[in-house]
Amino acid sequence: MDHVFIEGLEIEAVIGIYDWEREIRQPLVFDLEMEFDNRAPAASDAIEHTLDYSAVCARISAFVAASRFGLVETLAERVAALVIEEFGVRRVALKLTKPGAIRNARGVGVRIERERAPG
Ligand SMILES: Nc1nc2c(c(=O)[nH]1)N=C([C@H](O)[C@@H](O)CO)CN2
Repeated sequence: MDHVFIEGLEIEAVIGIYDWEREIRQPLVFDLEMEFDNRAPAASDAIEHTLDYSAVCARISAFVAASRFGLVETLAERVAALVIEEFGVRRVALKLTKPGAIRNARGVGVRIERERAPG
């Protein structure tokens, strides 16, 4: 199956479980692989037949920038659901990195894969 991907989408948000983290915005980095049949847009050369990665980036950026979750797990789950529900994606793999959260680690975070419910 084909994919449309987004690598290294950086967005700042309020995220974290500690009191001091509720007072600041921290950088987050998103990597997504979205299952999508690219044959129709390849045949028509028309943007309206694509899974438009610029539209997906804009929507994720708006959602994440306005969010205030504690755990990266919660945010990752919500972003995956948004991609599936709003963009009609059947399956998405999403990696959410919180860079610099842990001294001596380049990044920490979660990687999830979610599918649209059948039916
Ligand atoms: N599995 C997780 N572990 C931790 C999280 C998290 O969101 N998921 N968050 C924190 C703190 O907010 C941390 O990022 C502050 O440095 C700790 N562990």
